[in-house]
Amino acid sequence: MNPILKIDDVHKTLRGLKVLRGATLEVMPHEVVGLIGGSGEGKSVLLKHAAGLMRPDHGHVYVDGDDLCCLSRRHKQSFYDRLGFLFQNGALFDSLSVYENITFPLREQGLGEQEIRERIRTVLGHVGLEGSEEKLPGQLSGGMLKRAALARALIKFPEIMLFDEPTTGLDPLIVRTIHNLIHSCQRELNYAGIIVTHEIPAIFGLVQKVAFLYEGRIRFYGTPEEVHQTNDPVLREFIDSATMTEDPVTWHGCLGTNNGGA
Ligand SMILES: Nc1ncnc2c1ncn2[C@@H]1O[C@H](COP(=O)(O)OP(=O)(O)OP(=O)(O)O)[C@@H](O)[C@H]1O
Repeated sequence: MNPILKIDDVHKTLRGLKVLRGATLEVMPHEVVGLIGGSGEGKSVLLKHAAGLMRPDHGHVYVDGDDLCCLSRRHKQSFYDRLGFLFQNGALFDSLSVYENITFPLREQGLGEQEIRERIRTVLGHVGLEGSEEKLPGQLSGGMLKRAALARALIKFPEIMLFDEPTTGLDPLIVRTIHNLIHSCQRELNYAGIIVTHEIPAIFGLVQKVAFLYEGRIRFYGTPEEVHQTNDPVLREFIDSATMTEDPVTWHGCLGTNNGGA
């Protein structure tokens, strides 16, 4: 099987800082990759390349084998129709209701009102926000805002989902709820994707693969089990410091919940 998304030897310098230095990562259809790494290592920058929001200085991003930077306008639009992006801050429009925010991407696609209504009912059901359609973002709690942003990212029934720290700033209970939602939506919609996160080890229960970004490259790529068993001292130290407060039961609980997701 060929990757749905391939980041190939991507280099990117921003304001003189070499952020990406040959990053390579493949995402297979229906597989979700957890992208981990230290703060400032370039995880969000890598995700923006995957979304076509940043162009590599060198290297390529391929979607179904097509180089993203060489797509015609029409093909780029059809790539965006297949893509859902959950931004770190949710990026909802303050003056638009939940309904208007979520349906925004569909209106750009020109779907009819009946289909829009059916889709919003499905997606609001997935994220548990039924009945909040008329509220403004300012009337929602942090967890509800994330759910609304997730609903907006899912409304096009994307084949590829990119999540940039979907649970940052939320309390542990809501983090678990959002993780469960991401997991159940993935099982339902079967998308492939990348989740940038600091939630270790919780992320290992959500993803099929883990990629560790270090010094501008993917230093490790493997299953959550392989992370657990790694002998790489740098990854080991990173994981150990991130899980210092977690007991081994939690670790094994996380590995146990990862059942393929696809
Ligand atoms: N648009 C930009 N212009 C200039 N520098 C940028 C830009 N975006 C990111 N950077 C820089 O690139 C580096 C990597 O940033 P990035 O946000 O990708 O890190 P990260 O791994 O996602 O970090 P964190 O986990 O803390 O969110 C940082 O030094 C950041 O300041």
